[in-house]
Amino acid sequence: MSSAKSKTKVKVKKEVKLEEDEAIDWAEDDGEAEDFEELQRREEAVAPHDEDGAIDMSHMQLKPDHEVRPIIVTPDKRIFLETFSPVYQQAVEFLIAIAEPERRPESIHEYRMTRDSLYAAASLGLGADHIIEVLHRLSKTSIPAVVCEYVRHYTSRYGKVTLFLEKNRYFLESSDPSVLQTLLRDPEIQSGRVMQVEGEGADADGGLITKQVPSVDPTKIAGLRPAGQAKPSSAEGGDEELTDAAILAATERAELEAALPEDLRMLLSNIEGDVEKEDDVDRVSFEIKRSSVQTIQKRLLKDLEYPLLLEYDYTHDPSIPRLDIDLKPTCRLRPYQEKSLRKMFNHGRARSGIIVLPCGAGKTLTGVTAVSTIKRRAIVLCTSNVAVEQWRREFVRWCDVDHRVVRKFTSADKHMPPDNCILCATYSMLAAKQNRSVEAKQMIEWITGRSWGIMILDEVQTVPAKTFRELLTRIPAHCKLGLTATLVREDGKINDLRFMVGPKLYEANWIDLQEAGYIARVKCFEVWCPMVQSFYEQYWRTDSHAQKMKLCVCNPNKFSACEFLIRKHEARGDKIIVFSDDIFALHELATKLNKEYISGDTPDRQRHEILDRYKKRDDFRTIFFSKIADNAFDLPEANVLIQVSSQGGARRQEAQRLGRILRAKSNTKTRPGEPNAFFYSLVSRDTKEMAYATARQRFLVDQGYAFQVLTRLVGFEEEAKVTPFVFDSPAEQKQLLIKIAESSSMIEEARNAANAAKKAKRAGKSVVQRASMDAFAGAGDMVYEERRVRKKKPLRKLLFGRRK
Ligand SMILES: Nc1ncnc2c1ncn2[C@@H]1O[C@H](COP(=O)(O)OP(=O)(O)OP(=O)(O)O)[C@@H](O)[C@H]1O
Repeated sequence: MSSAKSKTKVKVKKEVKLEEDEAIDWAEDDGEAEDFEELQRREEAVAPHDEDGAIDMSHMQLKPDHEVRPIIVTPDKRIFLETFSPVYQQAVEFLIAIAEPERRPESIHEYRMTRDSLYAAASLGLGADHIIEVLHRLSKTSIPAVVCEYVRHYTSRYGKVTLFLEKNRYFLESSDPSVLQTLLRDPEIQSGRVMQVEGEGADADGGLITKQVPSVDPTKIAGLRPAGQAKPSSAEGGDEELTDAAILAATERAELEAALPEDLRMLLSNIEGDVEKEDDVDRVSFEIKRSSVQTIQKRLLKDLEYPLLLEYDYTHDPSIPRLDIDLKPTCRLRPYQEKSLRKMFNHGRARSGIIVLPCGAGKTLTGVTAVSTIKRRAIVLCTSNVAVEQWRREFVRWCDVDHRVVRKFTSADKHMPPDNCILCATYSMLAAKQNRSVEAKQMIEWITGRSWGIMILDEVQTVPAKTFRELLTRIPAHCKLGLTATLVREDGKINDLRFMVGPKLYEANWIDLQEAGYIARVKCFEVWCPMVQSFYEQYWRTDSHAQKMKLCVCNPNKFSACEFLIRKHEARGDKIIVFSDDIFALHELATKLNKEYISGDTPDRQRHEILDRYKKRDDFRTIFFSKIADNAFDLPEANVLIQVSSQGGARRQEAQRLGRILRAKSNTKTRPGEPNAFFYSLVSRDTKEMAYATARQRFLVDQGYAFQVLTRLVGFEEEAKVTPFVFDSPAEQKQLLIKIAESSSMIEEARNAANAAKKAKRAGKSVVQRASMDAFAGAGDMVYEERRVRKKKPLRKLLFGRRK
């Protein structure tokens, strides 16, 4: 990127080419609004430049001082950022506000501006002029006109109209009266409007209500310090001390920054420019009927291209009593937690939207702070009972709040909470419709019958699921905050969250937090384990996908690699987690290695007791988990993760598992810059697992993690000679193969039984069937139990049922 003429060739999936003689203006945008439709059309019409579908940008002129400017903006709205630039930090803050991060490898990050990302930017108060100006200053070249027009087009739409609840009445509001007048010309919106009676603030012209929105000191957000104020020193619970490496990097950056051109330095001190500029403006509004809210929201988003911003005027809401809750004075938010909350709170109002923080970065405290800022009745929805308990604990840990107010709604705790409360529950506890107890029904009626100040949606990527999505309308909440580390779904429904919850308000960068010491520095390995011959023969013989996968998972060479890694890391004094989705493999391996394991069937008390010992005792170094611990398990001590089996190519699972060892490591003896946590994914070589592993790693690779492939483990053979590994023994291997074959026939049996049960159910009969599993995998304590099998019940449950 440093030659006089840029030779950058950028691959694009969508084939786009810009001819030199195209009318698209490579010169600076002059602010004149060109016909956007025309630009779009021209852009779509252009052909690919070469057979690889790359855009030739060699005709783009570099600015003379391009070396100090960190980005390049391409005509297909992608932005490439140099991570080694002295202004990287400021640039990245700006780019995540206007574009979607796509790939973040070590040296160059790639972002893409989309309609949604620009809607989100505008919702944060970033105007087109400001965005174009900052892009221009940061860019090594001029900004393509098509990009400028794209920015103008979409930012002009979002944030113009706000939907807010005041005294439990819904209003559409704008600072621009002409926008509301335009909307009122639409018959659907007109019919959803509530006409004002005289004396309610309606002005003579058009019946719009005018009021001045007072500016609010943003530092009034609980726990937030005024921007620029020095960080407080470490206190109980706070952990603001940066690592030596981070301090060094910051010093180097400061020196480099001093050498920047004046315009860039001035701009960077105010990169979020007009975020707060809308203070003290007159706003006009009109009321809409509660029954029309959803229709209007949809109409505005899909047809009129005015997506609504949902805001909650929590400071002036007399409809919900104030909750007595404050962050403890000892609680210190981390900078990225503060930043994300600053995007959420503005002018004394709370915006609905999504905050994306890496696993282990402290989403819970971010949500807790949001609740303690709004100080109104709050509901937290999580994916598991473990998470429910964690949220309750964290509220009590970080806040001065009456403990009796923080309540759970779980199958074991259905006690009616006080009217003004913080309630933590699982999505499924609220969504399930069938076979509900009387108490559960009463509780759900109670929940849906009142307004909630804020609804926290933990692991928000689960919300678009068919069974959960209606919860968002059934539970009336003024403000919705979605939290996640992995804003991805394999079914493509992730975009539904934009209108179901709101725009993405903030997304932190995994590697940046790692560099600053807020999350662990993880080294990732993919260990290739050759298949044992007898297993490989069976692998090719069978047609059953399930059996093939079981053979890969239980490959004795993989089990031996796992045993070797456990030995090696236990000797180093590490704390190890082994994950296996396959319960059979989990049980087999843990039992043979004499280790404890926790799966979905481990009773709560036993689970807590095992976890407690693992956390506290030095001689308890390795624990095995099924997928139950994929998320929400807070195991700060764990620093090694070995993955034996996983769920196909699921990107999210891989990231969430990595999250188990991402908790910042306080007591490691490693030097700055060295890894202090290790992630091993064991893969059976030349099997389907290899493709799955690559697919699984995509999300983490896009976040900047690199997986090093290990085809052999150093010291493995020597170690085997001294103390042979359990599954190296041919007798053990044979035994294992027999068990797998038996388990496959059990799967067939279970499938047949499930089909029989389905038929019986259709015929209106109830089926109860039990089959002993003693013969299977030595699991004498497990039973195969099946009652009125439902359509998609996983085979794992069919096979193993509950422990007695
Ligand atoms: N500002 C802070 N100061 C001190 N500790 C913090 C802070 N924020 C978070 N933590 C701690 O970091 C750990 C991880 O936090 P948390 O469990 O909320 O992460 P998470 O983002 O929800 O992770 P996951 O997605 O993996 O569940 C917890 O032990 C939490 O108490």
